Amino acid sequence: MAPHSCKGCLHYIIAKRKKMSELENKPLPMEVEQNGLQNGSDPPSMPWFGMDIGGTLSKLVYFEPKDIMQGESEEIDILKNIRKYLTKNSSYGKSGHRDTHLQMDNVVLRGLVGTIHFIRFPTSAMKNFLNLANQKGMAKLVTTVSATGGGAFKFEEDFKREVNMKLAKYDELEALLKGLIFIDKNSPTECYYWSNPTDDTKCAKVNYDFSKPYPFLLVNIGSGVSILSVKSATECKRVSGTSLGGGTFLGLCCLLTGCNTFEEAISLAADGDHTHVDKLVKDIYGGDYAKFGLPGDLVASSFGQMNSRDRRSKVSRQDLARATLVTITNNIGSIARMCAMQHSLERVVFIGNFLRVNPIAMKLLAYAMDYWSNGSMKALFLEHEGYFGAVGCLLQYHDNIIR
Ligand SMILES: Nc1ncnc2c1ncn2[C@@H]1O[C@H](COP(=O)(O)OP(=O)(O)OP(=O)(O)O)[C@@H](O)[C@H]1O
Ligand SMILES: CC(C)(CO)[C@@H](O)C(=O)NCCC(=O)O
Repeated sequence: MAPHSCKGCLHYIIAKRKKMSELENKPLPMEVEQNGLQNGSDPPSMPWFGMDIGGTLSKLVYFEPKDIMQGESEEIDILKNIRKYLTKNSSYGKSGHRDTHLQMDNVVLRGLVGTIHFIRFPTSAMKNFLNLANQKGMAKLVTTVSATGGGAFKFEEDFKREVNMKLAKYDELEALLKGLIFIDKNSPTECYYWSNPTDDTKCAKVNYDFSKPYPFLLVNIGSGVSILSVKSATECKRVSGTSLGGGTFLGLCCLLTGCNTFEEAISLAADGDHTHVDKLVKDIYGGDYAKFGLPGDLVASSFGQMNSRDRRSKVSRQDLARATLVTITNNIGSIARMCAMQHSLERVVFIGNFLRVNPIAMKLLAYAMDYWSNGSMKALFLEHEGYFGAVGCLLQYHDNIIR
């Protein structure tokens, strides 16, 4: 790209920062080196997005630079319009939402200071998203979007046909780890655990220092579940997975209760009692199964009471939603614990949008990890639970592309 002298332009600002940095003999902030802008290479043109197109939800992160919109040109007008549209609204069309509570200010990306915004919409509404991208003029500015998730493959042709955008595709698990490391570094209260998870009067979120994270087990609970053993920032292996994930919870809940949204499913579950649905150890033993350390209140058989017509006639929608949530969560906890044991890992980090507005599942996981490992394993959680893949894409700049 030819050298630019326009003062509002991104290339001008970065060149100026580099010059100043040379003069002061100081390195640029770490993130500049780490995030894909090697010396001498051009940054991607604005606006900067990262996308994770999942089986249920699409996540879009948008970097809003602090000082870039000067001068007058069609390009700058469109950039301003996009910025205004994305940052002044917190909902878009019928189903797009911006998670304002997750917004990250004063982040340095490729030498620029700015804000990262977090937006999600159902993947089933991809057509509407593409229409909107056309309407807002994005297609005029953005030639290539960094994208991950299965949808980066599935919708590649639609992006090309509908909005003439190319997708630079990245592996979803690599993007996940890149995004996680970046966010944790830039957000001091990102990582936490639940203390006293079984006692509602004492239970609390407690900040956890995750500055020395390795090694750890990463459990990504999306539509399905991927489990990764992470040894370092660059050493990560998918060691297991299960198809019984967030999509299963939502699908079964809709079938069993007639609800239609995740939020509705979670709110029903909050008012339900799973013991009306499940068969407990004490329903079978009359108490604990002491010889093998199985307490009477432990679920012996998920949904095990539902073979009885009488019991079925007495359960509520709330009970069914709660039992579904407990079943799926305990199963994931159990698989995660076995993986952690097998790979000798003590810290288990749970992420993914299944944990969104879902303290019941987080507390269950916290309790299960602690109880079944006799206190040797810890369940950790991250505030930006479902957005790491999209952030990983925002950081990558056309290296490691999957073709
Ligand atoms: N508003 C929502 N709409 C639908 N599902 C939601 C919503 N909020 C949370 N969820 C839960 O999050 C899950 C999807 O999580 P996430 O976005 O992390 O995965 P994904 O990327 O869609 O799936 P995968 O990675 O398996 O392709 C859903 O299955 C559901 O359990
Ligand atoms: C297929 C993916 C990786 C898509 O994100 C995810 O939904 C998943 O890990 N599912 C579980 C597949 C399995 O290991 O049984």
